[in-house]
Amino acid sequence: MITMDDIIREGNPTLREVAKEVPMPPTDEEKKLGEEMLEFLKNSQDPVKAEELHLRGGVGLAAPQLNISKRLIAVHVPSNDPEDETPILSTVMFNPKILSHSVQDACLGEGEGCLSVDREVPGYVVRHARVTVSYYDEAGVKHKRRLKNYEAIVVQHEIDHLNGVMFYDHINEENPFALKEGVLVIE
Ligand SMILES: O=CN(O)CCNC(=O)c1cccc(Cl)c1Cl
Ligand code: NI
Repeated sequence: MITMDDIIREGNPTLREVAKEVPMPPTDEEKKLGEEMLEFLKNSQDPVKAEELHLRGGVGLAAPQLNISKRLIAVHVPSNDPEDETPILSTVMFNPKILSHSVQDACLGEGEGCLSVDREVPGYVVRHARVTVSYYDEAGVKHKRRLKNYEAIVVQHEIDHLNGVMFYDHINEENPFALKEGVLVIE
């Protein structure tokens, strides 16, 4: 089972590498890794398990954060409605790729955090408001999906990890809360 001890932190060069494509279909080992990444996210969002396992909460995870430089991410974005058990997006993506994106940009009003970054980095992380992504599932089946709002932001954060990009690379150094005209702020 994945715990915080398995997650590498800033300074580890793997976080700045461009990860390698996963040949399709994924091997049993790669499929197991994807499942363990998704399980980690669910555990991290479960108050009892997170406490027990000392997990920081996460809605996404990328294989490079486990020092595995492969293009594999997991996302588990719960519904905004606490009554609704069905997550907005819960999946493992092999070789995810942004095929197209909106002209409009967006950012989370509360900024972003990262399990590989043991510090707060305040500021707006400006990303695409909407993206169309392709990816392969653990059976090697190709999917194409349009994403918007929070889930679009999370998937971009994860794909960034596959390209050696950290969320704070997007923050305006001069004025971390500067916003251009038309940028959607997601609360
Ligand atoms: O790469 C994944 N992590 O570092 C897991 C921890 N961060 C988050 O869950 C997180 C938090 C806020 C905004 C975004 Cl977009 C994300 Cl992704
Ligand atoms: Ni991260």
